[in-house]
Amino acid sequence: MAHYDMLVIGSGPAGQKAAIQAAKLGKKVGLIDRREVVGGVCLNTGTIPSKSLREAVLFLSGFHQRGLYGQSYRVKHDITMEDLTFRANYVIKREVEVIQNQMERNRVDMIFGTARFFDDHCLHIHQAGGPPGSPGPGDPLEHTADFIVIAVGTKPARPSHIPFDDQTVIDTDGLLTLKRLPKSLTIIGGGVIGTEYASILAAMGIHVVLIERRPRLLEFVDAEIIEALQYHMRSIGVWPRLNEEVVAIDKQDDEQVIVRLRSGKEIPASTVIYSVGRMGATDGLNLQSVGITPDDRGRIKVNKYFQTEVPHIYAVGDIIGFPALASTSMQQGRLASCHAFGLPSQVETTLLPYGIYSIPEISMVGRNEDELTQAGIPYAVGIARYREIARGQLIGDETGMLKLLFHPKTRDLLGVHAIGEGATELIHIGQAVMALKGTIEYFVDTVFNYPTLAECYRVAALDGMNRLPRPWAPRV
Ligand SMILES: Cc1cc2nc3c(=O)[nH]c(=O)nc-3n(C[C@H](O)[C@H](O)[C@H](O)COP(=O)(O)OP(=O)(O)OC[C@H]3O[C@@H](n4cnc5c(N)ncnc54)[C@H](O)[C@@H]3O)c2cc1C
Ligand SMILES: NC(=O)c1ccc[n+]([C@@H]2O[C@H](COP(=O)([O-])OP(=O)(O)OC[C@H]3O[C@@H](n4cnc5c(N)ncnc54)[C@H](O)[C@@H]3O)[C@@H](O)[C@H]2O)c1
Repeated sequence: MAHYDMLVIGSGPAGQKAAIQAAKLGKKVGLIDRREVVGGVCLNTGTIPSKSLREAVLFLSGFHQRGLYGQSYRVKHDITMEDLTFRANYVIKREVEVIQNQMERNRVDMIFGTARFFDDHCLHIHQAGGPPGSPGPGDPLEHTADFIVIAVGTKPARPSHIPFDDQTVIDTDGLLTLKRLPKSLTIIGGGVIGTEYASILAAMGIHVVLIERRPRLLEFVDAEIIEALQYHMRSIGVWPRLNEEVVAIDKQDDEQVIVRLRSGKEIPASTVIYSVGRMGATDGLNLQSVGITPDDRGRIKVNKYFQTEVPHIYAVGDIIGFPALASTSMQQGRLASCHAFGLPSQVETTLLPYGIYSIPEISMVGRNEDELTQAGIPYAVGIARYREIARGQLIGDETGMLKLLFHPKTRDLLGVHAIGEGATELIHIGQAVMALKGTIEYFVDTVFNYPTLAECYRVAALDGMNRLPRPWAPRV
């Protein structure tokens, strides 16, 4: 048994950053994870594997070069699952080394096992299957701490009426463990994960049907960007089925599953991915013993300092719900530790960038047209298309677009929305200008490297200014 200043449950992005921040303040920290490898969903089954898969598909399928060299251009024909997972495994291995090294350097104790509250300062850690020499089941480690951080993340929702068999009907974690690539695919749930995987697999030439019960994909994204995304996804072989409700999933044999929709459609595929959201991994934590009650999706409520109902117990990352991103989880972990140990800190929460790694990728910061209209804020629009930018031609992306929304009178930048290669990087320029309360005149007056995609900002700002109606048009 040991006593710590802080014990952190979960070594995903939220837990890692909470642990490191506390250690940097000279505190004794233990970081617990039930997997025998650090990194959480982010590194092992979610962000990094899905983004590695995307990079592998784009490279091996020669996707971005097809505009120049013809639609049949491929770097490799007959791409296999091993080709795709090779890259993911390589990146994961390197990232695990980086994280483990960071923990060692900062003297964070890594403790492998499943944590469970004994009381509000004490955790039992069950190490069944843990490292050699560890106690067996029923013989847990017992550690205490002044502060405890819950960063246990989420797992895919697996309702009992869905006939999962981890071969033909799988959840989103199951994709990377498939032995063979699906011949055809039905994805149920057009959220972020469903949309990303649909476009990535279609870019490989797999026929994909994407079923979403809402009238459009990703309702929080700017309508014009989503229209463009849906158009491009269709063109690479994704068939969106929107406004549809699944009534049954019938396994025919090991080769075919039929998804039946309320509208009468019957959709056959070799594989079905069920992708309708995630549940907080709070079961088994014995939270009721300390007076914390998760909601019906297993999520924990916190205040603005990430404190739960028990002030010395914090919760961070996906377990507290929206926005449930690796990027925001890291910040929350760091901020929780700062608060616990009295280090002043603050974060700009209204300007979160969002990056969705569909093909093409999309990204945004600030408000979209619908939100500005609902808020009664007047706005003007400026657009730059990649095909008018030399860098767009060089990289063979003629469909990309950057859209600026700005106040016609003050010229304040209100939102940036992008679709196309590099969109998730490009967005940070707009984010910085917004955070520093800049106007779009900054883009007009600034020299950008040539040829770069950043030039889109200048072109879009000029486009917006030129189209301003009087009395807002620039004076000559
Ligand atoms: C397919 C997919 C793609 C994604 N892509 C992106 C993206 O591109 N960009 C982005 O920003 N975000 C992305 N996300 C979201 C991102 O992965 C999560 O926001 C992030 O992983 C959350 O971090 P976390 O630290 O809260 O939890 P997690 O990463 O979920 O880690 C939680 C850890 O807690 C451990 N744990 C759970 N219970 C216990 C217990 N009782 N005892 C001990 N350990 C426990 C688990 O083993 C796990 O290691 C993606 C998610 C998925 C699923
Ligand atoms: N690039 C990124 O930042 C990224 C990538 C992947 C995942 N994530 C994170 O992971 C989280 C989980 O993503 P997700 O896609 O699993 O969940 P989600 O909640 O974003 O999407 C679920 C989707 O399924 C739909 N749906 C629900 N029930 C349905 C049904 N019966 N039939 C058809 N459609 C149905 C919903 O309308 C919704 O659009 C997200 O909140 C996101 O923050 C982020």
